Amino acid sequence: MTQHLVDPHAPRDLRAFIADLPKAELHVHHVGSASPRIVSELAARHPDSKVPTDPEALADYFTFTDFAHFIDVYLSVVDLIRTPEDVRLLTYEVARDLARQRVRYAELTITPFSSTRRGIDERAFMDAIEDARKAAEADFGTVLRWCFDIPGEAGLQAAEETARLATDDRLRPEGLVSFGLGGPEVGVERPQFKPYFDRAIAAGLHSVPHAGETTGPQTVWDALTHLRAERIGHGTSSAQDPKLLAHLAEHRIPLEVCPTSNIATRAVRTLDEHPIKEFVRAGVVVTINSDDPPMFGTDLDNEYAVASRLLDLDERGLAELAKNAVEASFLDAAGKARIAGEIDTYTAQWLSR
Ligand SMILES: O=C(O)c1cccc(C(=O)CC[C@H]2O[C@@H](n3cnc4c(=O)[nH]cnc43)[C@H](O)[C@@H]2O)c1
Ligand SMILES: [Zn+2]
Repeated sequence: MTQHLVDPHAPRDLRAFIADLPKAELHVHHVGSASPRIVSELAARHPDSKVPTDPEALADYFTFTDFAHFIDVYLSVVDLIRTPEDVRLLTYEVARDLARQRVRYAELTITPFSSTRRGIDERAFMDAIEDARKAAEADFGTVLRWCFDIPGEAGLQAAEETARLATDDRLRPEGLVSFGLGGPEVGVERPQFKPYFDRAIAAGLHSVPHAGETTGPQTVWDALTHLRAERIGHGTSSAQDPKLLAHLAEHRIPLEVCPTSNIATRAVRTLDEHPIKEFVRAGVVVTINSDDPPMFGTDLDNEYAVASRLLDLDERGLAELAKNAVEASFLDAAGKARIAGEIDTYTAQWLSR
């Protein structure tokens, strides 16, 4: 049974500070953010699915023995997203959940290949996410942008399809800012995807592949050298290579750290063993993210509480973490200044109480 991985050690008043702290999230997956309510509702529409409809049973279903098991469960939820209406509902409700946590800006990772290969029309898919993005900004004030990622295990056919959807001006959505690579890393060498990342970068997109989540530091090096990564998804194994840590710090290449995700997928054994402290000690820019929050029994607020404990942060330290994410984002300069200003104003008011 996946208990909500609330970190009981974080002081209660810091949790209150975190709850209303304006935040940006850079590493959070579209389908992976489907709330238990949404998943249950979609599962009820599709009785053929093995995904439970009962929230209690769903919590057990979201308990993973290893990363491969996580991907199997993840794909069973992907199978529930069958129509453009499902896509729009999911996207708008994910935005609602982000807004509830004072997430003012999020770069949501979407895997369009997984939906188009399951029969959703590509134009209808793009219209659905864009409709939801504009409605969410109007209704919740939360700004969404998209990262399109290649499910690497699906191979070069998936890479070609994802690069086409991301670079064809007749299809690419207005909110698209970056291009990624997700799924299992073992046996999915990063260099083979260079041509697709080159096309995406030439089309003005930023490179943000997962790397070093379930494989060693060489995968991170490959993401940097072959895929020209501007940020690294997870990068957990970077802590095994002091030269890599020094490179990340010197070139200010941020890591999208997802602490609870790494525990839930068994990539890291315990939170106290998570290398986030090593990253900070080496001067690497760290951003805090939830990855697939309902699946991992967490949310972004809880990830900030975990970070406050592991890094021994007070309100000012947490505000700096939040500003790291704003600065590492691909939002325009005016948007960055606005959210950074909100963080500073909120923190000053909190400390002056
Ligand atoms: O869609 C398919 O048909 C398909 C076929 C083979 C393999 C895949 C995938 O591997 C999809 C993986 C899916 O998982 C997403 N994701 C969510 N969280 C994470 C994470 O922490 N690490 C890596 N991948 C993650 C990813 O965005 C892919 O969409 C699909
Ligand atoms: Zn991820």
